[in-house]
Amino acid sequence: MQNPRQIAFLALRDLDRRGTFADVTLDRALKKVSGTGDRALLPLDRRLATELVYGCIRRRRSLDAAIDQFAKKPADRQPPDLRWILHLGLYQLRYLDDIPASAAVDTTVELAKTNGLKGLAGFVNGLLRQYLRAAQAAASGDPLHLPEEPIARLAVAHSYPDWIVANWVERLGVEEAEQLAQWFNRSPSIDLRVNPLRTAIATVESAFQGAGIEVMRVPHVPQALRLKSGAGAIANLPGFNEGWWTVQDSSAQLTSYLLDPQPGELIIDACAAPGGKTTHIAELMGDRGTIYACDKTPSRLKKVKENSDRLGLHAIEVLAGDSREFAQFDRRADRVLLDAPCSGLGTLHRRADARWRQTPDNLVQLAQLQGELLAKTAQWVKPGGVLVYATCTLHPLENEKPIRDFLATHPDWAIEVPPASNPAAHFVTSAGWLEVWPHRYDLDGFFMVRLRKAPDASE
Ligand SMILES: C[S@@+](CC[C@H](N)C(=O)[O-])C[C@H]1O[C@@H](n2cnc3c(N)ncnc32)[C@H](O)[C@@H]1O
Repeated sequence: MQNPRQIAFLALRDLDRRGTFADVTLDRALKKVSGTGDRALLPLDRRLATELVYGCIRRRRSLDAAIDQFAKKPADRQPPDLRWILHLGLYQLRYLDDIPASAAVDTTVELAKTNGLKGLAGFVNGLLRQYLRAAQAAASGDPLHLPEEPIARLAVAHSYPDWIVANWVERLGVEEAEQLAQWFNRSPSIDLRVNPLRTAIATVESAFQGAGIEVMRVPHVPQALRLKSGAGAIANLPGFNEGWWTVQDSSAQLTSYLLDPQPGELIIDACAAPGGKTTHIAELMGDRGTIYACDKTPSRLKKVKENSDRLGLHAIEVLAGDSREFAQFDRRADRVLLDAPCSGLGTLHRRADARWRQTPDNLVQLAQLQGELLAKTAQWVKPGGVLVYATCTLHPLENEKPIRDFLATHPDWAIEVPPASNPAAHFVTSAGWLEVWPHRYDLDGFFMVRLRKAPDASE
C-alpha cells in the first residue's frame, strides 16, 4: 500500500530541489508510485496526496507563521525537509477537518522518522501538540498571532505575499480583500462551454444527470455548465468524444461574446493557444469565415488543432510565431482578439504556486509585452473594426494601464460598451471595460475591454 503523506512529502521536496511547477512535481511523485493490484494508489489516497501538496504550497506563509510562533528557530532557518514535514502536519491540523488530530500528529512524526529525521521526531511531535493545545484554547479557534497592520494580517492569515494583498486592499478595501483572499484559497470549479453546433445545453445536462454527475447553469453565461462536484477524468465524461463541449471557465467565455464575431468575418486571435477562445469564436460564427489562430508556442498550438478537430470546426487556421513580428496579413481583420500573456493574478486558485512565483518586477515586464502586442495587433484591424484585449489578471498595471496608454497614443480608437443584449454587458464597469472579481461573481478573475477603430481611421 502507498502512503499519500510520503508521496506529498516527496513532491514538495522535489519542488524545492528542481524548482519545477507544483503540478509537475505532484505528477512525477504520483507516477513513481503508481502500480497495479495491491500496489495501486487508492483514489482516496490520491486525493489526499493532491490536497496536501497543493494545500501546503498555497498556505506556506500561514504554515511558516505557525512554525515561527511555536518553534525556537524561525521557519526559514529550519532544515528544508523538516520544514515541509511540519507544514504537512500543521496543514492537516489547521485545514483538514476530516483527519483526526491524533492521526495528523502520529503520521507526521512517522514521516520524520522514515525520512532521515529520527532524531527530530520528538521535536515534530512537541510542536504539533503545542499547536493543537493553543488551537483548543484560542477563543477564535485560530492560535496564530496575527500582525495588527491590516495588509500583513490578511497576508499571513490567508497566505499571500504582502504586495498582492496591498493591491487588493487599495482597490477593494480590507473587508472585500479578505473575501477575495478566501475565495482564491478554495478548490477551483470546472465549467464547460457547450458547443451549439453539435448539441443543445439541455441535452448535455440530461446526459450528465443520466451519468449521475450534477451540473448547474451559470447566470449570464448562456452556454456554460458548472460541474457541482469532482467528476473524474474529463475525457470520460459524456459527450467529450462527440465534441459536445469544451472545458472553459465561464468568465473566459465572456471574452468571445464581447468580441461578438459574425459569420463570414476574418478574425485574428493573436495569442490563441490552447484554443479555448478560438474555438468559441468559431462556434459563435457558425464555423463560417476565417480565424487565424496565432501563438508563439508551437507545442501549445497543437492543442488548438486537437480541440478544433474534436469540436468538428473547420474555420480555424493556426500560425506559429511572435505576434509582435508577423508581417501584415493579406487583408485587415474585422476583429482581433488579444488574450494577452499575463501574471494570472485572477486565477490564483487554479495554480497553487502562482502567488509565490509572480513578482512586481515580473508584472512590469509583462506590461511592456502587453503594450507591444496591443500596438502591433491593433494594426491588423480594418477601419471600423474591433479589438478585444483580455487578461486573467486583475492588476491595473496589466489592464487599465496598457489600455489607457494605448488610447492616449491612438486617437482613432475608443472603448465600446457592449449592448445590453450581450452576455458580457452584465459585468461592465463605469470605465466601459469588464472586471470580473471572483468573490463577487463566483467566476475566475478576468479583465476585458472592447476597442473600436474609427470607420474613417487611416489605414
Ligand atoms: C492567456 S494564454 C492564451 C489562452 C488562449 N487564448 C485560450 O483561450 O485558450 C497566452 C498565450 O500567449 C502566447 N504568447 C506569449 N507571448 C506571445 C507573443 N509574443 N506572440 C504570440 N503569442 C504569445 C502564449 O504562448 C500563450 O499561449
